[in-house]
Amino acid sequence: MVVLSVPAEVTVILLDIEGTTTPIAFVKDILFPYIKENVKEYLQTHWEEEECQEDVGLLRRQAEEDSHLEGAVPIPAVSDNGAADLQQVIQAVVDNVCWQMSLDRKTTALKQLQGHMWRAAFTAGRMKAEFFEDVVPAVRKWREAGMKVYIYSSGSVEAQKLLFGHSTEGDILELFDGHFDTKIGHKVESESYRKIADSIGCSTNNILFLTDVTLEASAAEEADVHVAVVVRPGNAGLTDDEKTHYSLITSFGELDLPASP
Ligand SMILES: CSCCC(=O)C(=O)COP(=O)(O)O
Ligand SMILES: [Mg+2]
Repeated sequence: MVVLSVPAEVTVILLDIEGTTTPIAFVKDILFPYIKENVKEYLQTHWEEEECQEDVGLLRRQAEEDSHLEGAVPIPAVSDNGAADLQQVIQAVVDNVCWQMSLDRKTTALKQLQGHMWRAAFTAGRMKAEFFEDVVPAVRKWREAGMKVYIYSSGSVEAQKLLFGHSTEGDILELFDGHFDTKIGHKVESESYRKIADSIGCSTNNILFLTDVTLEASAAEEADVHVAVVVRPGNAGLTDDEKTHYSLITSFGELDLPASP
């Protein structure tokens, strides 16, 4: 087995979800289709609720920001015209969500609505999150060795908690010291990693970030975070340059932690 020695200064392991702890197939074949199949009914059922109106408000503001993009779908406000008009607005929200998802956009607005929609499926036990088999044993081992373990995903913190709270391995939320999402910044921006370090109360070089996406790895590296790129079945391929530049692991079990002082 190839082993990657974790630098002695690392005290925090920061984990991506999709393609790192969890197969991309689970996200693309289970989580995302659930949204596409249920978004219209969800909006019709929950429209009057404050949470739903907040989600639609965020999506509408995002749609305004996106108006210059090809294929962008605007979301009009509901006028006084009554039910027919409401159905048109709901359809616009559905089309906007489907358009964003067709581009796999990671906007906070989309991710917030998705998290709220998954709540019913996870809490009713209709959906259980999947992790690669090395994930849970490795995280337990890291914690026993004194590491702090955090999650940083584009999925909303609420969605992350649903995922780790309702998995094929049971409720494993207690294994994590905290969660970050795009509210702290996007994963391809270095500033996000500086803010995460500030929020944890450590230096960026105390963090080791594990991700499948080299744009994220590059942003973290620019902020002086240690990174390893996780190669999992179903992940996007890497170029030869990326394979040379980054430390690669295929299992969390390949990380060799520094001996405790
Ligand atoms: C609870 S995470 C759901 C997956 C998701 O929506 C997503 O965008 C995953 O992005 P990641 O940053 O974890 O690769
Ligand atoms: Mg990922």
